[in-house]
Amino acid sequence: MSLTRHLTRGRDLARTAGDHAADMFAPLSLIGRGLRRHADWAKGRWAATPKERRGPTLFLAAAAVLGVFLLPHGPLLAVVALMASAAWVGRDPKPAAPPEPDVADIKLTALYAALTPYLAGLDDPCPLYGAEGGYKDAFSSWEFDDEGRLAALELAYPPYFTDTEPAARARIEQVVQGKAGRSREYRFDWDEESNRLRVAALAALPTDIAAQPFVTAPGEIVLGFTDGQGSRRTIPVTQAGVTAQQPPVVWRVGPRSAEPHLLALGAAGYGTSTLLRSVALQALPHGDLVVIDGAGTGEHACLVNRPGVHTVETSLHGAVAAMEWVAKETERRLVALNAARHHGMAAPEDVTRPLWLLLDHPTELSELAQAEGRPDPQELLETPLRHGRAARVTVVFVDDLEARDRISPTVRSAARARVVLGPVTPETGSSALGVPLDIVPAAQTPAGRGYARIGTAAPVRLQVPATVDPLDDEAPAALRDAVIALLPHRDTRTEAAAPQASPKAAPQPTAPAALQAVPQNVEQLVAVVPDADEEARLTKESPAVRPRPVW
Ligand SMILES: Nc1ncnc2c1ncn2[C@@H]1O[C@H](COP(=O)(O)OP(=O)(O)OP(=O)(O)O)[C@@H](O)[C@H]1O
Repeated sequence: MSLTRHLTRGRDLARTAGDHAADMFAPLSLIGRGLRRHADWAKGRWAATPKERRGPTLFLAAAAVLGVFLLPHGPLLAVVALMASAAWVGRDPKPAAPPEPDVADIKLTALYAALTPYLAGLDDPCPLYGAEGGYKDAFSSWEFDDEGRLAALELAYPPYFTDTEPAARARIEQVVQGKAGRSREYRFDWDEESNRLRVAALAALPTDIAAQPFVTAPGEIVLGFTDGQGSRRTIPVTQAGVTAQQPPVVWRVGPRSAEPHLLALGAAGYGTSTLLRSVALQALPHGDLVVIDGAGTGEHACLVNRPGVHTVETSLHGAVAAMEWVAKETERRLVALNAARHHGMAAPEDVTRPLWLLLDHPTELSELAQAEGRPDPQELLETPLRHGRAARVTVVFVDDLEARDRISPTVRSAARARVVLGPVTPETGSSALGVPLDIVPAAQTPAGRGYARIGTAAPVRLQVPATVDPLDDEAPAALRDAVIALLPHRDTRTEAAAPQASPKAAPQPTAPAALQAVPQNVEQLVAVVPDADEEARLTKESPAVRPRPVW
């Protein structure tokens, strides 16, 4: 007999013996399983019985056992009954618990199903997306965060999908955001060459950075803060009482800047005036301001009579006069600069000192002018916008998103630093920034949240520092005090405004004695200013910010 046959026979014998043993011990294992289930049941009942009822229950059980013991043949009958019941209960092996559903599996399947109507091809013989397919056919990688939310996804789409059309892209982005959660922002990176889409959920930007002196070089304005991807540097900021490093969105102004003017649009109430105030506070230590408050809400009243602030205008008449002056001042500076260059001399200080024209909701003045049959004040911006870079004149134009069609083409073409605040749609985002936005905003947008695009760079996320109106009673006192601490005062000013640069008769604001002391908080601010100039009373109740008669 060969070795193989011996082995085969041995295996058959072992199998037969195993089968016999299983048959023999089957009743025992059946009863054992039943007894185990009885024990589990008893344990469960005991655990579920309230503590105060456990004593009586134990007593009753002991009495029953004693009763059975005392019965004739009682113990035998009890054992037989227990075995029979155990055999009955243990007759079926315990059904295996259904496996826990995989959350990732469910979510990705749902997303795949939702994308299928948009990405399936009817005539495609082997479609990436189809009723028969699964998400693993199209999704190459995915990541979920600790809370089980989709954090990153890479998917392939068919070559016939019109990925160059913004509307087609927007549909896909909407579906992905809908399935992955609308409470977060998502970046969509369309790789048109390889028909792949990478989706990344973006962490929320901090909203607790208040106005404060930022560590920047002269000529740099911090528009706000972004994420690590949006900025190549970080600056120290005080945030919630501690110093943290945050990546800023920096806008460089001045003669070497390729983006010398800013156009910021925003949904109503989302912080365009706040952004303007933040820019003003950063510009004031190094330059002079002319502020036009087109909406006339008095939101920039805190700047009235500050050193370096030529005027804060709220009326059409005053605004036109101020803008005319800025246009003439730009021309004067250009002539002086040319003369200095011609003679090989350094330019005088009064033509190199930065001058800022800050316009808040100027399209409202345009409408007013149109109603009165007067020329659009925006026409007066032509010279500062076209020649401002050389003349160190910077224009900041902030307005409502709804008013974007009333903004003149000159402003649109010259203001190459762009900001959009508030909830944006693909259409409004692209119209405000000049390029389609590859980020889909979250459903809820806090005030001051938006996107910035400096020149031809890609748009970045932006959170404007909380720079509240110090005269807004509803704003938190700490935020108002932070703004007051940044407002300049005559005694803290290091550089005096150049007398030649001031408009007609150079009427510098005459600060009252009360203003010589630096107000430390809101109460002091409100208390000191009205005495100085009854017309420029800084309260919300009488918001008319009367300009000083400088023209
Ligand atoms: N970055 C921010 N952080 C915190 N709060 C902000 C921020 N920006 C704006 N706010 C708050 O939102 C409200 C509206 O701000 P703001 O007046 O600047 O908006 P707006 O766009 O100019 O509004 P409107 O178009 O109505 O004039 C204010 O109460 C302001 O304090």
